[in-house]
Amino acid sequence: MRIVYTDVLVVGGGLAGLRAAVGARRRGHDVIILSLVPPKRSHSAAAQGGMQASLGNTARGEGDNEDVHFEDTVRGSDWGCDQQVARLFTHTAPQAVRELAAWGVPWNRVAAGEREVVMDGRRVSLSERPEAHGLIAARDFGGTKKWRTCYVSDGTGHAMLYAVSDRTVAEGIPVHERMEAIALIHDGTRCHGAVVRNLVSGELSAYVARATCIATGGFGRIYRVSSNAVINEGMGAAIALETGAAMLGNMEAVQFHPTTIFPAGILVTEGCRGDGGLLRDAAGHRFMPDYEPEKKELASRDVVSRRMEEHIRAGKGVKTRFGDHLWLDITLLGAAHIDGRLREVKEICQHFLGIDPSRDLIPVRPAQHYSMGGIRTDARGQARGLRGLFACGEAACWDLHGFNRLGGNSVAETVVAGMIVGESMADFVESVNGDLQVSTSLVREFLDAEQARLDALLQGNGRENAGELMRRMQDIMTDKVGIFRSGELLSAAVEELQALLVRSRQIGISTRRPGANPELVTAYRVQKMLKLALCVAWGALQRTESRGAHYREDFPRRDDAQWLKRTLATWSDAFQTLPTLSYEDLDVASMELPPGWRGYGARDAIEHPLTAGRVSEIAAIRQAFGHADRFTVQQALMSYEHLVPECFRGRNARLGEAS
Ligand SMILES: Cc1cc2nc3c(=O)[nH]c(=O)nc-3n(C[C@H](O)[C@H](O)[C@H](O)COP(=O)(O)OP(=O)(O)OC[C@H]3O[C@@H](n4cnc5c(N)ncnc54)[C@H](O)[C@@H]3O)c2cc1C
Repeated sequence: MRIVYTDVLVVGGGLAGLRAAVGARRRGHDVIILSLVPPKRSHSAAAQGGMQASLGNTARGEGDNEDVHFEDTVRGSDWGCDQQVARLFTHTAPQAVRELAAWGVPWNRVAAGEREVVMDGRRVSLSERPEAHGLIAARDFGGTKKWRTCYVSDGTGHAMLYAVSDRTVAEGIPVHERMEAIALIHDGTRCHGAVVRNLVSGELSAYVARATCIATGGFGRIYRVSSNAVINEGMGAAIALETGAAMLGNMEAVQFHPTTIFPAGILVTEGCRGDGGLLRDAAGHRFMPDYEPEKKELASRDVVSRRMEEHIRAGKGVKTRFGDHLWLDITLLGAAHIDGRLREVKEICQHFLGIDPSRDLIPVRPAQHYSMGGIRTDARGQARGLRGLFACGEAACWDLHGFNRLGGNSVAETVVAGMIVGESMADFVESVNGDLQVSTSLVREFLDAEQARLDALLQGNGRENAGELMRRMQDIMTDKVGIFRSGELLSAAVEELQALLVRSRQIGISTRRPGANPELVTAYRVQKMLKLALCVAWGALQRTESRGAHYREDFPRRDDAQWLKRTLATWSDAFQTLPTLSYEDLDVASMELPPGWRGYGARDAIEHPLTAGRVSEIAAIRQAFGHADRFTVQQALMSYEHLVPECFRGRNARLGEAS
C-alpha cells in the first residue's frame, strides 16, 4: 500500500489549483499538486479573451471600480449568485491582475493619445490619458458597463497559466503529473485526501492530506458539442458527489457560448464582439439590435445565445448539410487589429476553416462552454458537508456566477479564488495542527474498494460498451438539456440517462491491461459522468422557471418568489439513479443589490415578496449616509470584509481616485 503524506493536496494543475497551491506553500505548508496532464497543458491555457478586474485605466474604463464590477456580476448572474462572494471577488481581482503582472504576465498596455476603435459597427476615435500610459489596458466584454477585461492579445489564459505555473516551480511545489484522483478518502464528515491512479502504470496510491482542494475544472464534456478540452470531464465534482457528504450546487446552470465555430464547437473569443465584431444572418443582416437594442451583441452570453437560436428557428440561419449557423463578422476590425489582438482567432480560422477572418465571415453557433455549477463551498472555499475539503475554479460553486457567468470573470475567479482558498487551507491546516488524524485502516478500505472497482471492470464479463454509453449521454445532453429546455425534453433526458446509468454497471472492456488503457479510463469515468449529467438534467427539470442560462420554454419567467434559491445535489447511495436535491434560499433581505431588470433580456420576472421592502430599506440607508464615501455606504448595505483574508484587505488604487 503506497501512501503519500502531505499537509495540502491540490487536485488540479490549472490556474485555480496552481494559485491555491502557491498560497498554502507560502504559509510554510507542504503541498502536492496532482494533474492529469502537465499543468501548462491544463484547459486554462485555452482562455482567449481576458480577465475582468476594475482597474479603470482605459478611457472607456474610467470611473470603473468594485461597485460597478459587482453590479455587472450580480446582474449577469440573474441574481443567482452569492453577493458577498461577488464583493469579495471584485475587491480582490485588481490585486490578482497586478500580482500576475509582477509574475510576468505581459498584459496589453495603454498607449496615450488618440486611437481608432470599432464600436457599434462604426469606427470612432478614443483618446487615452497621458497619465494612464503604460498601465494595464482593458477591452470591452459582454454584460459590462465599462471596459474592464484585461488581456494579453487573445492568448490571455496561456500567458496567465505559464506565469502561475512558473511560480509554483519557483516555490518548489511538486507536481505529480498523469495522476488521477478517482475517489476521496473520508469518514462521512472529514476528508483525508484521495485515492489516486497513475495513468501510465495503473498503480493506485493514497494521498493523505490535512486539507484537500479540488480544482479540476468544468464538466463540459458531458455534452457532445462543447468548447471544452477533452479532459474536462468533471471528475473532481464527481468524486466529491460520490462521498455522499459533499454537495454540488446549481448543476443545472450550464453556459452556452454564442460564438463557437460551426459545427466543431471550437471557441472564438467574446473579445471579437468586445472589439467591435457583429453577428449577421444568412441575408447579411445584423440582427442583435432588433432583439436587444441596449446591449446588442454585448448582452450577456445567455441572452445572446438564446437570441441567436431564436433567429435560427425563425429561418434566418445559413443552411448547411450539418445544420444551420449564423455569421460572426470581424472583417470591419481590419487585418492589423486582428493580427495584433485576435491572432489566435485568426489562426483557428485558418487552420480549422481555411478562411481569413479579416476578409471572410466566421460560421458560428452557440455551444456548451462553462459549468456554473460545481462543488458547493462557502465564501472561503470550504466544501459544504465535508471538513477538510476545499474547491476552487470552475470545479466549484463558490458561487460567483449564479446562473450566468460574465465573460472574463472565470479566469479572474480562478486566481482570486485560488488566493482565498490558499489562505483558507493554510488556516485550516494550522487549526488542525498535529497528526493527520486518519487511521490506516480507513485508507486501506478506500484503496481496496477502488481496486475492486477497477478489477471488476478489467476482469468482469459485462457486455455494455463504455464509448457507446458516453456518446449516447453526450447526445442526450446536447439535444435535450441545451439552451431551450422544457419539461417534456428534460423528463425524457432524465429517463434515458437513468437507463444509461444502470447499463453502465455492466460495462465490459476488451483491453484488460491495468496500466495505460483509454478504454478502462472511459469505463470508470462514464459511470461518474452519468451522475453529473443526471444532476444537471434532474435539477433543470425541477427548476420550473427561467434564470440566466437555464431557460425553460414552459416556464419562461424568472420566478424570484419560488426560485431565488440554489440547488444542492447529493448522491449518498451508489445504487440510486437520481441525485437527492435540496435547496438553499438566497436571502433577499440582506442583498446589496435586490433583484430587478438586468439591463438586457426579459423584463417580466415574478417578484420576491421581500424585494420591495429591501429596495426601500436600501434607499433609506443611502439617504441616511448622505455624503459618506462609497466604502462606508457599501459596508452599511452588506458587509463582506470579514471574509477577505487579512493579507488582501487593502484598498485598490486607481488613477484619479483618492485611496
Ligand atoms: C476555449 C475557452 C476559452 C475561454 N476563455 C476565457 C476567457 O477569455 N476569460 C475567462 O474568464 N474565461 C475563459 N474561459 C473559461 C476559463 O478558461 C476556465 O473556466 C478556467 O480556466 C478553468 O480553470 P481551472 O483552474 O478551474 O480548471 P482547468 O484549467 O480546466 O484545470 C483543471 C486541472 O485539473 C486537472 N484534473 C482534472 N481532473 C483531475 C483528476 N481527477 N485528478 C487529477 N487532476 C485532475 C487537469 O489536469 C487540470 O490540470 C474559457 C474557456 C474555454 C473553454
